[in-house]
Amino acid sequence: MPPKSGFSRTRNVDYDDDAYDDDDYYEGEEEEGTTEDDKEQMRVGTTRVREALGEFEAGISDVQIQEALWHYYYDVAKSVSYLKNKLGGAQVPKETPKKEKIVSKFDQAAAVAGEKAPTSTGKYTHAQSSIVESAHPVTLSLPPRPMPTCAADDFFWDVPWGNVPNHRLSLITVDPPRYRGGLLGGSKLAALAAKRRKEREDAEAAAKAASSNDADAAIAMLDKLTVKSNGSAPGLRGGQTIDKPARRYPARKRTPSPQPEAAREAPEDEPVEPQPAIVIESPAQRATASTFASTLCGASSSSIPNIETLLPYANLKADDSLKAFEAPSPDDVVRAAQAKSAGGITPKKKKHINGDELAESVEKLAVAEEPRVRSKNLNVIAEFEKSKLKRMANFVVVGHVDHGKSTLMGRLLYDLKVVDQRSIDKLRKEAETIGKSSFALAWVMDETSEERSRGVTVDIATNYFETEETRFTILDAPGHKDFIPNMISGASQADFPVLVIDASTNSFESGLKGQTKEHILIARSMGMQYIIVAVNKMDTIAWSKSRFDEILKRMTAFLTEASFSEKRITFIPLAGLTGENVVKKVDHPAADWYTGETLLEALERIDLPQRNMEKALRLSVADVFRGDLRSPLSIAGRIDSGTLQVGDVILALPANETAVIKAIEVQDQPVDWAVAGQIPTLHLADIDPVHLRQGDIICPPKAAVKLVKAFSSKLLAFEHVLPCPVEVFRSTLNSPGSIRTLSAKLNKFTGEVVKRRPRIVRPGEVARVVVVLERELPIEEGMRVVMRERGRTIGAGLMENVA
Ligand SMILES: Nc1nc2c(ncn2[C@@H]2O[C@H](COP(=O)(O)OP(=O)(O)OP(=O)(O)O)[C@@H](O)[C@H]2O)c(=O)[nH]1
Repeated sequence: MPPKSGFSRTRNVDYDDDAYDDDDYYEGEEEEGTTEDDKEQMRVGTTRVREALGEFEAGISDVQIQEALWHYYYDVAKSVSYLKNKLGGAQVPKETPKKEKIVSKFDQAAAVAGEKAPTSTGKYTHAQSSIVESAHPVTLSLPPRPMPTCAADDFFWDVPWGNVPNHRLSLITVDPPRYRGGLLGGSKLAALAAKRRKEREDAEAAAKAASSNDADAAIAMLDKLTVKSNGSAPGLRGGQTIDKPARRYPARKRTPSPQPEAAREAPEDEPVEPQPAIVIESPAQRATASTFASTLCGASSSSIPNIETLLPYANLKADDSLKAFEAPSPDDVVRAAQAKSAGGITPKKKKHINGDELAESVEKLAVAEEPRVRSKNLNVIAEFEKSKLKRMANFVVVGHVDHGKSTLMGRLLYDLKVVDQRSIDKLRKEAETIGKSSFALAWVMDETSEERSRGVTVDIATNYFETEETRFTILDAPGHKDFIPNMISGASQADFPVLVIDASTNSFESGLKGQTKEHILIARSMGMQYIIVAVNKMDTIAWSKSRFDEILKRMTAFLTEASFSEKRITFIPLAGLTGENVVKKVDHPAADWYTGETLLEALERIDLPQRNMEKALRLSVADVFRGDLRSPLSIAGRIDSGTLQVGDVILALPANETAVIKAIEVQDQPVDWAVAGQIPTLHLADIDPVHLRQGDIICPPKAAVKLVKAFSSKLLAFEHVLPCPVEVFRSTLNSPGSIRTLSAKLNKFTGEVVKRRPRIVRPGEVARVVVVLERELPIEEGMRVVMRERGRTIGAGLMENVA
């Protein structure tokens, strides 16, 4: 990593410095191939495999053995079996004489037994049982066996089961499946079920006997068939008609379902129903709620009898009386005893802390609030004048992708000794490793691993240098069209652009169709008036004057159309890669025709816009950082107007949240104040990071920028403009919106109305338009906006007033 000349604000990006070290490591390993250890293991393994292969060994080569060992990680056994199976069989097809299969003694015996009832199919059927009950004899299907050569009966004479008389032989039979009617869970459950069934039958019989008439019996029947309603609901009484149709299913309720028989008996103090009601019971299979469930579901105490006897803790009436942990726990008792025996030192008894005490102790724990940052109430403008600071210039490097922007800036910093030789050598080595040696200088600016591996700039990279008179801030913008919003962010902080154009054949032309023009328009729409055009890669066209002139002519035409004054445009032929005409004058015979200034000279000579220090503070946030503990939240951006100092309270828009400036840094140096034109980093306090975004405006709470949803603007058209939907950018802050009305066409130089209500505005023309936004944006008179339609910049606007 080259030593930084300043801070680099590539947001929240992790630098992947170790990536190359890793590459080196693997590279080294690859070159060496197998290690000494590997070689030794291979040698020993080969010998062992050969020994183990025995007769197969002859047809197998060392290479095959070693391949097997390598594959099986030197496992000799696996390698041997693999070689035998795969190679041994194929390579050593030794014809072994077919041996007579030796018939086992069991087979011989079985054959003898089967002799008594052989089947034609060779099946041996045990059919001679005299005690067969079942009609399911087991039939063993066996392959045909050779007939025994000896008498098995004789052979097995001494085996206890060998001389079983025939009438005692039996068959293995399989019982047909028979439903036993048992209960899952064993005989105990079955017995319990039987007992219950009997009780129920007895009860029914008793009820029947007790019932005096048929109606009661019918009601009893009905009881079992109907669904019980909630007890609290108006009861359905005998003789009453049911107005509403009964629910098909019981409604789900938080109240408990019917209580167990014992529990269902009404307590004494409850009024007894005058008449036996038609109690609609739940179906028999419905489980009664457990006491625990009843307690949870909030049943009235009356419906839960004897809860105190059922629950061990149920007799504890109120929370106040719960002193379950007041007595020492068994562990405490043991610990106390141990402590006593260890010298009578008892552990401190835990103090019971109630809520108030806890709150009090938490309050005591609270970290003392950081002392508020005090403002020194400096007269910043007077301080600035006293300081005799060098003039400050911020420039954005723009141009089509790969035209050489980063390389040119790398060269500038290198030639100015901002980056040392060692760092460049390191970058060159790293670039060579991934085959991008020509990008070494570009890597001075492109620091992220993504940018380096892809060879394109993604985000704005900031660096700075100073000459005798000026302190410069470089804002290197990405050239790729996908990163235009980042380019706009860079442009919003710049005083002027350095446009880089690749002079080589076809590149200039393709750049014109690409981002060269768009970048120019964006820079112009930001209010930039001066421009330096670096005609780059002149080495590739042998410093051709005619090519340079051609580019100069075409670009001048375009730039003046974009309303850059001709005398504020500077063209410089140069080569960023070789450094010719960057800091040092070109020393090439083919470039004799050029006697103008170098890039550095042009930078030093350029006129800078006037700084509005007297006006209210306006700072465009370009970056938001999360820093360390000391400064957890910081922002950076250019001060467009006004001043600021440590201790100032600022307002962030559009969030409309205030913050306090804890500390300020300008070009990495801590300072007490900053003025218009500088790009300070502000360390903030008293604001949540969610309220700050890139593109926000920072202003004093007392002179805040208004949030507007519609405004009238002077629009410089880059394309044909009609009333149409547009994306409105104020720096990187943007909102969808639309150009509602084309109010008038204006004279480009005097601003007089040329035509009212034009139907269309042509490229290069200026018109007054009314813009309506979908989201409010902080914009005020004099601020510049960029209007883009479907990815193309169609115009630049200067805000006139709120519509
Ligand atoms: N021959 C020659 N090649 C150059 C010169 N300047 C840049 N290049 C090459 O052009 C390629 C692109 O250079 P970069 O500096 O990455 O281009 P860029 O414009 O910064 O690219 P983005 O930031 O991605 O838009 C690299 O291979 C450079 O080596 C030059 O003066 N001469």
